[in-house]
Order: sequence, then structure tokens, then C-alpha cells
Amino acid sequence: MDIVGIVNYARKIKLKLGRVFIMEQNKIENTQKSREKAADTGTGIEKIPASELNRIKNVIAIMSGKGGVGKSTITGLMAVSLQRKGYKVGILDADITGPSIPRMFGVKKRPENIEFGLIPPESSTGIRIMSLNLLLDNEDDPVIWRGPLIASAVKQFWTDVIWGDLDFLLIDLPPGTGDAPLTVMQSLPVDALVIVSSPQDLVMMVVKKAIKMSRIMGVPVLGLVENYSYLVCPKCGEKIRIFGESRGKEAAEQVQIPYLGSLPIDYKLAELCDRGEIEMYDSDEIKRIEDWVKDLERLNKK
Ligand SMILES: Nc1ncnc2c1ncn2[C@@H]1O[C@H](COP(=O)(O)OP(=O)(O)OP(=O)(O)O)[C@@H](O)[C@H]1O
Repeated sequence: MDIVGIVNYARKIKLKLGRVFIMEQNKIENTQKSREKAADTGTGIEKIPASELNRIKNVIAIMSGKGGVGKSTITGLMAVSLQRKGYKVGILDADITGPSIPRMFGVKKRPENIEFGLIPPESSTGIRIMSLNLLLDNEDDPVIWRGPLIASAVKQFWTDVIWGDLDFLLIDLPPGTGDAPLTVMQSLPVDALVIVSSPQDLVMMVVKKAIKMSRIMGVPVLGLVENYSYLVCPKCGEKIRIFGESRGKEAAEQVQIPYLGSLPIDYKLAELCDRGEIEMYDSDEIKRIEDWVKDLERLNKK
């Protein structure tokens, strides 16, 4: 072996030693965090530690009682807002059978498979995204899986994905209180839930179900967001309440959770989502989302 070979070999060993050391450190921290979380929740259910290569400060899951209320859009907007404020953000798309996050961000690249796990692709502004859709040959291939397989995919997105250092990992849950939300709340160290509803929902019943589930699982609720609250008439600026009067604030008060705010129906937002350009969305509404983010920041104690 010549000198270059020796130097390279030494470099490799050093790198490997450094990496092993960091991994060991993270493993201890992640296991500790999982145990503390189990103790905090009082459920005694120990959470699965993240991959040793990950340091994730806050895990926020976004939930809705009913499909189509805009939960994925709200997840996307929250990620955009946090990223704009300088945080490192990732989105775990746990909506296994109806994933829409990659399309909204225009991300098509497959995750890179390396020795230690999967590296998630990044959006144009650097949001790390992991979704089952990115692993399919065609984005319109259906995923026809039963509950246990879905639960196992969600867990692997936590254990086998190299998220690296993140301030916030946002988890887009499928609607309802089925297998995937249960797996996430039971197995992942979720710090808080955001519940999304819309005015036409049977708001109280649906919100109460989601809150009851979170209480049973010992996961705190950050607050309620109402989507599709109104439409601003482009001619006169009047707020038209297409789905009836907003009931989000009242519902949140009744179940004693914070009301984070409302979002209007905005065709520009829908267009950008369809084009994979949600990161270009900029309007008064995004400022309101920054206020919700302030609430999230209260959780960012580390
Ligand atoms: N405030 C809004 N203004 C305009 N369009 C919106 C708004 N919120 C969501 N949409 C659009 O409504 C559709 C459904 O939204 P989204 O996929 O976020 O719902 P979801 O609750 O996550 O659905 P699912 O139940 O399938 O998970 C999308 O096309 C999205 O672009």
C-alpha cells in the first residue's frame, strides 16, 4: 500500500470511528428520549428510538377526524412556514394509502438507499420528505395493504430513514383514528398533535373522538385549525361562508384545547399544490400560519 493508500485508509478508519461515536451518542440520547416520553405520557408504552443518525427535537403529528379537510395542505404549509423561519424541517407522510405530500412539493426523487438506511429527498427549499409514493414505480400505483403492513411501513419511516438533525418532524396522518394514527401515537415519541377540521364537519363529534384518542394515548394537543372557513369574494372582498358559520373556536373551547386559527379557501393555494409549488405560496394567510408556528415554538424548549 503506498502513502496515498495509507492516508486514505487512516482517513476511512477515522471517519468510521467518528461516525460510530456519533451514532452511539445519538443512540443513547434517542433511547433516553423514548423512555422519558413513555414516562411523561403515563402510558408506560416505550417509544421506538429513532435511527442513531437522527437528532429530532420536536415531533408534531397532524390529524383529522374526516378525509379531505386539508390536513396534508396544512402539514405542508406548516413545514413551509417553519422552514422560512430558519428551522430544519422534515415531513413523514404517514398517509400510506393516500399520500399527497411529494406531489404538493413537486418531489419525485427516490430516497437514496445507503448502508445505514434511506436518505429522504429534499424539496426545493430543503424540506426533507419521506413518503411511500417515493418508493413506488408509478405515483398512481395503489397501495393495497392491510393494517399491520401499514403500521410497519410507518414505523420504518421513523427507524430506517436518516432524517439527520431536525428541529421539527411533521407527521401527516391519514384521516380518522385507525391503524396508522394509532401506531404513530403508540410507537413514536410525538410531542403534540394539531387537529384539522372544517366547518361542514360534524365538528364536535369528530374533534372529540380525536381528542379522546390523544388523551388515551397520552399525547398533548397543540390546538385546532379550521380549514375552508370562508372564501373572500375577489370583487368586493366580502367573506362568504360556503360551508356555514365557523364552529372551530367554539368547538376548541368546549373541549378545552387552544384554537390556532382558520384558513380560507384560496384557489391560488390549490393551484400551487397541484403544480407541486406549495413553497411559492405567499399571502396574508401564510402570516397567520406563522402565528400557529409561534405556538409550536413554545414546544421547542430544547
Ligand atoms: N384552504 C384551501 N384552499 C384551497 N384549496 C385547498 C385548501 N386546503 C386544501 N385544499 C385543496 O383540497 C384538496 C384536499 O386537500 P388535502 O389533500 O390537504 O386534504 P386531506 O385532508 O389531507 O385529504 P386526505 O383525507 O385524502 O388525507 C387538495 O387539492 C388541496 O389543494
